[in-house]
Amino acid sequence: MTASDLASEAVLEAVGAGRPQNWARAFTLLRAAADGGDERAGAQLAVLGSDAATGERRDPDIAALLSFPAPVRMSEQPRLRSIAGFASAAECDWLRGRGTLGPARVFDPATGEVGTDPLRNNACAELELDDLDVVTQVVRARIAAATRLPLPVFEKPQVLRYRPGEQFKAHVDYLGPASPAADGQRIATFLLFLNEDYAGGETEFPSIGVRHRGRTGDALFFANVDPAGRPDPLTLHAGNPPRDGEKWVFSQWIRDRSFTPLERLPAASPAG
Ligand SMILES: O=C(O)CCC(=O)C(=O)O
Ligand SMILES: [Fe+2]
Repeated sequence: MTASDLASEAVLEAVGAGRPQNWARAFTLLRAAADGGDERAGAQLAVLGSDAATGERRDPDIAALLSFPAPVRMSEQPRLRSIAGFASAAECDWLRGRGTLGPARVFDPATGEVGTDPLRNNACAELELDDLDVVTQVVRARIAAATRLPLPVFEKPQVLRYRPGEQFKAHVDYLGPASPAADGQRIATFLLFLNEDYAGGETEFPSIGVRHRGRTGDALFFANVDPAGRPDPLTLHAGNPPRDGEKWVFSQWIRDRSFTPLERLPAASPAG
Protein backbone atom coordinates (compact mmCIF):
# COMPACT_ATOMS: atom_id res chain seq x y z
CA MET A 1 0.00 0.00 0.00
CA THR A 2 1.16 3.54 -0.67
CA ALA A 3 1.51 5.96 2.25
CA SER A 4 -1.62 7.75 1.09
CA ASP A 5 -3.57 4.44 0.97
CA LEU A 6 -2.41 3.70 4.52
CA ALA A 7 -3.70 7.11 5.62
CA SER A 8 -7.07 6.40 3.98
CA GLU A 9 -7.26 3.02 5.70
CA ALA A 10 -6.53 4.76 9.01
CA VAL A 11 -9.64 6.93 8.53
CA LEU A 12 -11.80 3.89 7.78
CA GLU A 13 -10.56 2.23 10.99
CA ALA A 14 -11.21 5.43 12.99
CA VAL A 15 -14.71 5.79 11.52
CA GLY A 16 -15.50 2.09 11.58
CA ALA A 17 -16.62 2.21 7.93
CA GLY A 18 -17.46 -1.32 6.78
CA ARG A 19 -15.62 -2.76 9.81
CA PRO A 20 -15.65 -2.45 13.59
CA GLN A 21 -14.21 0.86 14.81
CA ASN A 22 -10.63 0.43 16.05
CA TRP A 23 -8.43 3.28 17.36
CA ALA A 24 -5.32 1.13 17.83
CA ARG A 25 -5.39 0.06 14.20
CA ALA A 26 -6.15 3.60 13.07
CA PHE A 27 -3.10 4.96 14.92
CA THR A 28 -0.84 2.15 13.69
CA LEU A 29 -1.87 2.83 10.09
CA LEU A 30 -1.45 6.57 10.58
CA ARG A 31 2.08 5.97 11.88
CA ALA A 32 2.85 3.70 8.92
CA ALA A 33 1.53 6.37 6.54
CA ALA A 34 3.68 9.03 8.24
CA ASP A 35 6.74 6.76 8.08
CA GLY A 36 5.99 6.24 4.40
CA GLY A 37 6.18 9.97 3.81
CA ASP A 38 2.54 11.07 4.06
CA GLU A 39 2.90 14.55 5.58
CA ARG A 40 -0.74 14.92 6.52
CA ALA A 41 -0.53 11.69 8.50
CA GLY A 42 2.49 13.02 10.39
CA ALA A 43 0.68 16.30 11.00
CA GLN A 44 -2.31 14.42 12.42
CA LEU A 45 -0.10 12.47 14.83
CA ALA A 46 1.36 15.79 16.00
CA VAL A 47 -2.14 17.30 16.48
CA LEU A 48 -3.13 14.24 18.51
CA GLY A 49 -0.16 14.72 20.81
CA SER A 50 1.88 11.78 19.65
CA ASP A 51 5.47 12.62 20.39
CA ALA A 52 7.06 12.20 16.98
CA ALA A 53 9.39 15.13 17.61
CA THR A 54 11.35 13.35 20.35
CA GLY A 55 11.35 10.11 18.37
CA GLU A 56 9.47 8.32 21.15
CA ARG A 57 6.87 6.99 18.69
CA ARG A 58 4.21 7.03 21.35
CA ASP A 59 0.73 6.32 20.01
CA PRO A 60 -1.88 9.00 20.74
CA ASP A 61 -3.50 8.42 24.15
CA ILE A 62 -7.10 7.73 23.16
CA ALA A 63 -8.42 7.74 26.73
CA ALA A 64 -7.00 11.23 27.26
CA LEU A 65 -8.23 12.34 23.83
CA LEU A 66 -11.79 11.30 24.63
CA SER A 67 -11.89 13.12 27.97
CA PHE A 68 -13.09 16.71 28.42
CA PRO A 69 -13.69 19.25 31.19
CA ALA A 70 -16.99 19.20 33.07
CA PRO A 71 -19.88 20.86 31.21
CA VAL A 72 -21.38 24.04 32.69
CA ARG A 73 -25.20 24.21 32.82
CA MET A 74 -26.33 27.43 31.15
CA SER A 75 -30.04 26.62 30.99
CA GLU A 76 -32.38 23.73 31.81
CA GLN A 77 -35.26 24.85 29.57
CA PRO A 78 -33.88 24.25 27.05
CA ARG A 79 -30.93 22.11 28.14
CA LEU A 80 -27.92 24.21 27.15
CA ARG A 81 -24.33 23.42 28.19
CA SER A 82 -20.92 24.92 27.58
CA ILE A 83 -17.49 23.35 27.97
CA ALA A 84 -14.43 25.59 28.05
CA GLY A 85 -11.35 23.98 26.55
CA PHE A 86 -13.20 21.13 24.85
CA ALA A 87 -10.66 20.92 22.01
CA SER A 88 -7.03 21.96 21.69
CA ALA A 89 -5.93 24.93 19.59
CA ALA A 90 -4.10 22.48 17.31
CA GLU A 91 -7.31 20.48 16.78
CA CYS A 92 -9.21 23.70 16.02
CA ASP A 93 -6.59 24.80 13.46
CA TRP A 94 -6.80 21.38 11.86
CA LEU A 95 -10.62 21.41 11.65
CA ARG A 96 -10.64 24.89 10.13
CA GLY A 97 -9.12 23.59 6.92
CA ARG A 98 -11.42 20.62 6.41
CA GLY A 99 -13.81 20.20 3.51
CA THR A 100 -14.75 22.48 0.65
CA LEU A 101 -16.60 25.65 1.57
CA GLY A 102 -19.72 26.55 -0.38
CA PRO A 103 -22.90 28.49 0.29
CA ALA A 104 -24.68 27.13 3.35
CA ARG A 105 -27.79 25.19 2.37
CA VAL A 106 -31.08 24.54 4.13
CA PHE A 107 -33.98 22.13 3.66
CA ASP A 108 -37.08 23.79 2.22
CA PRO A 109 -40.19 21.99 3.54
CA ALA A 110 -42.31 23.65 0.83
CA THR A 111 -40.40 22.04 -2.02
CA GLY A 112 -38.67 19.17 -0.23
CA GLU A 113 -35.44 20.44 -1.79
CA VAL A 114 -32.18 21.51 -0.26
CA GLY A 115 -31.16 24.96 -1.44
CA THR A 116 -29.56 28.24 -0.46
CA ASP A 117 -31.45 30.45 1.94
CA PRO A 118 -31.26 34.19 2.63
CA LEU A 119 -31.53 33.37 6.35
CA ARG A 120 -28.07 31.96 6.14
CA ASN A 121 -25.41 33.67 4.06
CA ASN A 122 -22.32 32.22 5.72
CA ALA A 123 -20.18 29.60 3.99
CA CYS A 124 -20.32 25.95 4.97
CA ALA A 125 -18.36 22.78 4.27
CA GLU A 126 -20.28 19.56 4.83
CA LEU A 127 -17.70 16.86 5.53
CA GLU A 128 -18.18 13.67 3.55
CA LEU A 129 -16.36 10.43 4.28
CA ASP A 130 -13.61 11.53 1.89
CA ASP A 131 -13.11 14.73 3.90
CA LEU A 132 -12.79 12.92 7.21
CA ASP A 133 -9.49 12.13 8.86
CA VAL A 134 -8.43 10.62 12.16
CA VAL A 135 -8.25 13.98 13.99
CA THR A 136 -11.81 14.92 12.97
CA GLN A 137 -13.09 11.51 14.01
CA VAL A 138 -11.36 11.76 17.40
CA VAL A 139 -13.11 15.10 18.00
CA ARG A 140 -16.46 13.60 16.94
CA ALA A 141 -15.92 10.68 19.31
CA ARG A 142 -15.26 13.20 22.11
CA ILE A 143 -18.54 14.92 21.17
CA ALA A 144 -20.27 11.53 21.42
CA ALA A 145 -18.83 11.13 24.92
CA ALA A 146 -19.92 14.64 25.98
CA THR A 147 -23.46 14.33 24.62
CA ARG A 148 -23.78 10.63 25.53
CA LEU A 149 -25.14 10.07 22.03
CA PRO A 150 -23.62 7.48 19.69
CA LEU A 151 -21.71 8.35 16.51
CA PRO A 152 -24.04 6.43 14.17
CA VAL A 153 -26.76 9.04 14.78
CA PHE A 154 -24.43 11.95 14.04
CA GLU A 155 -25.05 13.79 10.79
CA LYS A 156 -22.20 14.77 8.50
CA PRO A 157 -20.28 17.42 10.41
CA GLN A 158 -20.07 20.96 9.06
CA VAL A 159 -17.37 23.60 9.16
CA LEU A 160 -18.95 27.07 9.12
CA ARG A 161 -17.21 30.29 8.15
CA TYR A 162 -18.77 33.70 8.74
CA ARG A 163 -17.13 36.72 7.16
CA PRO A 164 -17.98 40.17 8.53
CA GLY A 165 -21.71 40.76 8.13
CA GLU A 166 -22.49 37.10 7.36
CA GLN A 167 -24.87 35.35 9.68
CA PHE A 168 -27.20 32.46 10.40
CA LYS A 169 -30.41 34.31 11.36
CA ALA A 170 -32.64 33.09 14.18
CA HIS A 171 -33.71 29.51 13.50
CA VAL A 172 -34.36 26.20 15.20
CA ASP A 173 -32.37 23.07 14.39
CA TYR A 174 -35.15 20.55 15.01
CA LEU A 175 -37.03 19.33 11.96
CA GLY A 176 -40.61 20.27 11.27
CA PRO A 177 -43.50 17.95 10.43
CA ALA A 178 -42.73 18.35 6.70
CA SER A 179 -39.44 16.48 7.04
CA PRO A 180 -39.50 12.77 6.22
CA ALA A 181 -40.30 10.91 9.45
CA ALA A 182 -37.89 8.15 8.47
CA ASP A 183 -35.03 10.60 8.88
CA GLY A 184 -35.77 10.97 12.59
CA GLN A 185 -35.49 14.11 14.68
CA ARG A 186 -32.46 16.35 15.13
CA ILE A 187 -32.37 16.11 18.91
CA ALA A 188 -29.10 17.90 19.68
CA THR A 189 -26.65 20.44 18.29
CA PHE A 190 -22.99 20.63 19.26
CA LEU A 191 -20.94 23.71 18.32
CA LEU A 192 -17.16 23.91 18.67
CA PHE A 193 -15.64 27.37 18.27
CA LEU A 194 -12.52 27.15 16.14
CA ASN A 195 -11.20 30.68 16.63
CA GLU A 196 -11.71 33.86 18.62
CA ASP A 197 -10.05 36.66 16.63
CA TYR A 198 -13.25 38.49 15.65
CA ALA A 199 -15.69 40.93 17.25
CA GLY A 200 -19.42 40.19 17.57
CA GLY A 201 -20.41 36.81 16.13
CA GLU A 202 -22.12 35.53 19.27
CA THR A 203 -24.43 32.53 19.33
CA GLU A 204 -27.66 34.08 20.61
CA PHE A 205 -30.77 32.44 22.08
CA PRO A 206 -33.29 35.34 22.09
CA SER A 207 -36.06 33.41 23.91
CA ILE A 208 -33.94 32.70 26.97
CA GLY A 209 -31.74 35.80 26.93
CA VAL A 210 -28.45 33.98 26.30
CA ARG A 211 -25.73 35.45 24.11
CA HIS A 212 -22.57 33.38 24.07
CA ARG A 213 -19.11 34.06 22.71
CA GLY A 214 -16.88 30.98 22.78
CA ARG A 215 -13.10 31.16 22.75
CA THR A 216 -10.94 28.89 20.62
CA GLY A 217 -11.65 25.29 21.61
CA ASP A 218 -14.79 26.04 23.65
CA ALA A 219 -17.99 24.13 23.02
CA LEU A 220 -21.67 24.98 23.29
CA PHE A 221 -24.32 22.30 22.97
CA PHE A 222 -28.03 21.99 23.47
CA ALA A 223 -31.00 19.66 23.21
CA ASN A 224 -33.39 20.76 20.46
CA VAL A 225 -36.20 18.77 22.06
CA ASP A 226 -37.59 18.78 25.59
CA PRO A 227 -37.09 15.77 27.90
CA ALA A 228 -40.28 14.23 26.47
CA GLY A 229 -38.76 14.44 22.99
CA ARG A 230 -40.97 17.27 21.71
CA PRO A 231 -39.39 20.02 19.56
CA ASP A 232 -38.60 22.95 21.86
CA PRO A 233 -39.20 26.43 20.35
CA LEU A 234 -37.15 27.96 23.20
CA THR A 235 -34.08 26.62 21.37
CA LEU A 236 -34.48 29.43 18.78
CA HIS A 237 -30.94 30.68 18.13
CA ALA A 238 -28.80 32.66 15.71
CA GLY A 239 -25.18 32.84 14.65
CA ASN A 240 -24.70 36.61 14.82
CA PRO A 241 -22.52 38.31 12.21
CA PRO A 242 -18.95 39.04 13.19
CA ARG A 243 -18.15 42.76 12.87
CA ASP A 244 -14.57 42.21 11.83
CA GLY A 245 -12.50 39.11 11.33
CA GLU A 246 -13.86 35.70 10.36
CA LYS A 247 -15.69 33.39 12.75
CA TRP A 248 -15.15 29.64 12.30
CA VAL A 249 -17.32 26.95 13.90
CA PHE A 250 -17.46 23.15 13.74
CA SER A 251 -21.13 22.20 13.90
CA GLN A 252 -22.39 18.69 14.62
CA TRP A 253 -26.11 17.99 14.36
CA ILE A 254 -27.29 14.80 16.04
CA ARG A 255 -30.42 12.77 15.27
CA ASP A 256 -32.40 10.28 17.30
CA ARG A 257 -31.84 7.60 14.72
CA SER A 258 -29.35 6.62 12.10
CA PHE A 259 -29.44 9.04 9.15
CA THR A 260 -26.96 8.82 6.25
CA PRO A 261 -24.39 7.63 8.76
CA LEU A 262 -20.85 7.81 7.46
CA GLU A 263 -20.20 4.48 9.14
CA ARG A 264 -22.62 2.71 6.81
CA LEU A 265 -21.03 3.88 3.58
CA PRO A 266 -19.25 1.07 1.78
CA ALA A 267 -15.58 0.98 2.62
CA ALA A 268 -13.61 2.03 -0.45
CA SER A 269 -10.88 -0.55 -0.35
CA PRO A 270 -7.64 0.93 -1.65
CA ALA A 271 -6.03 -1.29 -4.25
CA GLY A 272 -2.90 -3.22 -3.45
O1 LIG B 1 -22.53 29.75 14.36
C1 LIG B 1 -23.30 29.76 15.32
O2 LIG B 1 -23.05 30.40 16.34
C2 LIG B 1 -24.60 29.00 15.23
C3 LIG B 1 -24.54 27.82 14.29
C4 LIG B 1 -25.84 27.09 14.23
O3 LIG B 1 -26.85 27.56 14.65
C5 LIG B 1 -25.91 25.72 13.67
O4 LIG B 1 -24.89 25.22 13.16
O5 LIG B 1 -26.99 25.11 13.74
FE1 LIG C 1 -28.54 26.14 14.56
